[in-house]
Amino acid sequence: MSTPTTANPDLLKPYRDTDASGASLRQISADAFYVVNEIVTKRLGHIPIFKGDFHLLPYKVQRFVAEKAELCRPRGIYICDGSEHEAEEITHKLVERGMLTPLAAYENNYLCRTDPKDVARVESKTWMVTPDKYQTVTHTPEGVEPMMGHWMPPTQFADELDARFPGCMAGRIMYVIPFSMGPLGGPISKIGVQLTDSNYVVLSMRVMTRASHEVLDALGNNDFVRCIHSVGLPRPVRQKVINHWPCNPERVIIAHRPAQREIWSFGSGYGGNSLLGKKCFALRIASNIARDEGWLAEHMLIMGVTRPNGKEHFIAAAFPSACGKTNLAMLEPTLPGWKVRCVGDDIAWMKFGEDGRLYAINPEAGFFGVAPGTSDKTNPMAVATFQKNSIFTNVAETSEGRYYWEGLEDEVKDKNVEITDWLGNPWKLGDPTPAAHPNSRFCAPASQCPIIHPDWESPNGVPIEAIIFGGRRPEGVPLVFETFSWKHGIFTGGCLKSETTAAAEHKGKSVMHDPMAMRPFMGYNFGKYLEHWVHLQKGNHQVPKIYHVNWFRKGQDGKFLWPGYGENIRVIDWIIRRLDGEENIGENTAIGVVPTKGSINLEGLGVVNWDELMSLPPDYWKQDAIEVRKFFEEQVGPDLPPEVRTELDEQEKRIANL
Ligand SMILES: Nc1nc2c(ncn2[C@@H]2O[C@H](COP(=O)(O)OP(=O)(O)OP(=O)(O)O)[C@@H](O)[C@H]2O)c(=O)[nH]1
Ligand SMILES: O=C([O-])CC(=O)C(=O)O
Ligand SMILES: [Mn+2]
Repeated sequence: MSTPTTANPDLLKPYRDTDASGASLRQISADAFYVVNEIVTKRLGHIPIFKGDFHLLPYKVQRFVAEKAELCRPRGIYICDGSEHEAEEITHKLVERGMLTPLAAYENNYLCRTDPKDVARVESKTWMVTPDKYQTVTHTPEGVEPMMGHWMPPTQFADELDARFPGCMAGRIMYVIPFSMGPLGGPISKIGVQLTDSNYVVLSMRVMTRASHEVLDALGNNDFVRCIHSVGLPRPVRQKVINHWPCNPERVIIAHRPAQREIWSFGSGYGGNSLLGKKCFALRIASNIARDEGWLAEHMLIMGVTRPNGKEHFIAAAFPSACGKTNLAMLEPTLPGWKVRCVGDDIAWMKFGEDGRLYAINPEAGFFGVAPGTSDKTNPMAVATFQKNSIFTNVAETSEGRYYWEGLEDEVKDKNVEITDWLGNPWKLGDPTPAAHPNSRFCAPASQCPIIHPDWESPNGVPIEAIIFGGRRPEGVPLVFETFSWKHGIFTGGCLKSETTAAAEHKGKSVMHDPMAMRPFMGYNFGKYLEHWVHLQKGNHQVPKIYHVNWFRKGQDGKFLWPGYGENIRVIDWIIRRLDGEENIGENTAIGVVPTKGSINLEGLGVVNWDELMSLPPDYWKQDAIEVRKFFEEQVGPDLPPEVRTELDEQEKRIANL
């Protein structure tokens, strides 16, 4: 693709923080309004405003929009107000064009098929841009690629943007989406403005964030996180657009400038790449803010669990992508008398309160969940949530206007129903290819979840008593264990590994390190990140207890040893009894406190092979210890905080004695 030329060469520097005169583009005082007005008018030139009153935007937003419009050259600007009417208008247009298909069996549900080349996050093209490399990555030995964080120098970043953004919205509309992550005005909440030329993104951001006009009133003249997104296919389009889904897979770049609180995303319309409030802002940028301000931005669900005695406990849990967060967050307990309520299913922002407890908010307003495997049997609460006002991406569709994906086989009443797969081809039950893409997703408003917690929008959050780490570990790792201390818990989170899934572009199934379930979302040097966690244990802080779970251990027959889903309440029960100080239900092992035989309630479960599920095979763990040592030495090296190194040394000694 050639770079479109514009009259003013100064504009080919989209990343700059000062204008040609050297004046800062970020600091605008109210009395400088007339300057802004002049700049803005000049910059916008003849680009019309299709919707909204540009001059009612806060000055900094005006300047941001005008700047980026001048750079991207859209055919018009559309300022979103978040209203129902607006959503209807956009939806209607997309249905007319064929980009969205109404799923007639439900109320206001739509199917969207992407270009099959744009179906997941692209980790290899996601970057952090910092002046110093080691702000982003750890010091690894010569020849060892850092695994956490992906660094791009500012000079290269400038060239990459120059080669993509000028004129990239030609012939398209630039939507301006003001949004709040977290309840608007809340003490931990943060505001962003996303510019995008994708209307799918507009509709999805409405669901996933609090996108409304009030955000701008709350923002005033304060700073905000700047999000710039383009599908990267200016008109006229020279290549074929597949499924009405413009994208530019060869040229994808998702780049973050943490110091400037800025995100640039080009070439992909897919969830984690394009809904910039989610992974880019709420994890990569927010973890930087959190570090500066002394809190945590983590890839965690938040759940409230009420025991039969009426007492409620809040738990946060970090599992890598497609490893069970949404399912655990909405768990339907199989044990009588238990109640689970969902606060969040993917991201937690957590801050210690004055009372010393760790309070968590869910910065999002919707669920962007994995569709395959979601059914009335596995996750009835998610199913109830997406019966209306939801967008389904890359799922299959029945001739009755219903969604379909792997895992719904038993719920299809008419076995001869006609199905169209995610690629748009006819498909029959029993066909060898998957009907839905393995990373197909539902996007649904959290407020529709029947078990959404009444405090899910509490601006101050809910107090967390336990943090759980987990991943897909087919071998060796017991169903659950408790770590010995905050520091041992951090070390255990740092050792997290999981089998790769379809949530990103990795091919095949290999067990990869995914420390704290944050490998793809790490916003700064992983050693410093661990240090930040370690240092949170201070003063009156009541640090949560830390656990590790594994729903995915397999037996010799290759089948899961644990039934999972609603039965996971049995593990939560054990965890909560431990929180309550029950000692005789746990026994110390090399890696932590494992349930004593029979201490997990298995009543009514049928056959469960306890020994196979809970054992610590010495050979496995000795091998693992060597591998973990290598990981910390190579991947964290001199950045490893001494406290975590001590845990590594001690665990290694314990394992040697197995
Ligand atoms: N065997 C088994 N599978 C599970 C369990 N919980 C979830 N899964 C499956 O794992 C896949 C992903 O589950 P999710 O709950 O959507 O995972 P997630 O961590 O929220 O994923 P992201 O949205 O990518 O962050 C789905 O296909 C689920 O059916 C469980 O307890 N046991
Ligand atoms: O970011 C996405 O595309 C979806 C998601 O939640 C994840 O992968 O963890
Ligand atoms: Mn996720």
